[in-house]
Amino acid sequence: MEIPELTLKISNLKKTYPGEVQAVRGVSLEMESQRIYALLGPNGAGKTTVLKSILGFVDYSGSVEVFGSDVDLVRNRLSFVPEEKSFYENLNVEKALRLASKISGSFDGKHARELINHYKLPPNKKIGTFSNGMKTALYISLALSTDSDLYILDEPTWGLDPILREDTLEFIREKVIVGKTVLYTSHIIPEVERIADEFFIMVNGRVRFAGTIDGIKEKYRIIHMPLKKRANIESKSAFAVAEELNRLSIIVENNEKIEEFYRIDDATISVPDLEEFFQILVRSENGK
Ligand SMILES: Nc1ncnc2c1ncn2[C@@H]1O[C@H](COP(=O)(O)OP(=O)(O)OP(=O)(O)O)[C@@H](O)[C@H]1O
Repeated sequence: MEIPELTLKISNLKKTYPGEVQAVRGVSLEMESQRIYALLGPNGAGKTTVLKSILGFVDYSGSVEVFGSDVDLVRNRLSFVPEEKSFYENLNVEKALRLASKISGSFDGKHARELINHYKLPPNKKIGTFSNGMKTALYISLALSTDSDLYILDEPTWGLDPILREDTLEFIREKVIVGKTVLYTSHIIPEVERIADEFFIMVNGRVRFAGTIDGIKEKYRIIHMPLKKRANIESKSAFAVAEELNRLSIIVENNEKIEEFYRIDDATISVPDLEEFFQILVRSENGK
């Protein structure tokens, strides 16, 4: 079996936009080859800014190494789907295909046509008139038809219907089977849960969790209790605490300290799934 390569190493990445908007506040993460990584987070968490930093599209502080180098030296090993899918507005599919083959030597026009047919994109209609889902389909067709080692996909299923979304996940999966690495963002947790090997959950410009679903299930427990019991947890260590309607939801580490929570009346303890873990983590940060 091939030894995984370190695809990406980000250390203490920070990005402040004009107007003192601190979009990314010290992100460090690593990615190995042959895996799908999902970058999750609520709106405005800083996900797109991290992807743009990796691609060298914005300036930042901290360091980003792609395949051990500056991104400019390995750009031919990367493909991406941007968040803003409006680059080809004035072209039709035929012209976009011609442009893509001029931009990248590793672009496979035949494969792109197969994907475009699969998505049933009209060849001669102006791309500016496409629906959101059609634009996504075009971008994903172009990105996945370029032979790269790292695919950076910002919401690659945005606007797609459930059937095409499923097909797209399959196309992405195929990349990893042949040894590539994928970093992608999505707001659809069940989708992410099925396809991604590892997750980064970003909230307010920071990565609050990095790991696998099995890691979440092993390392954490979720405790629900009535709101009025809040005083019972003030002195106890919790990873995240969120008020949800009339109850308190808490994420705690699954270690000997959890016994303190067993002693609270009306508290229930369960193994988290990704959706619940994500919800509590994000609500907890929003409540700070
Ligand atoms: N060009 C810009 N100028 C100023 N602020 C910006 C710019 N781009 C992003 N921001 C701000 O930076 C923060 C992070 O934005 P970013 O787009 O990275 O978040 P995101 O997690 O991708 O959000 P979403 O899920 O909504 O796409 C937000 O507060 C956003 O308003």
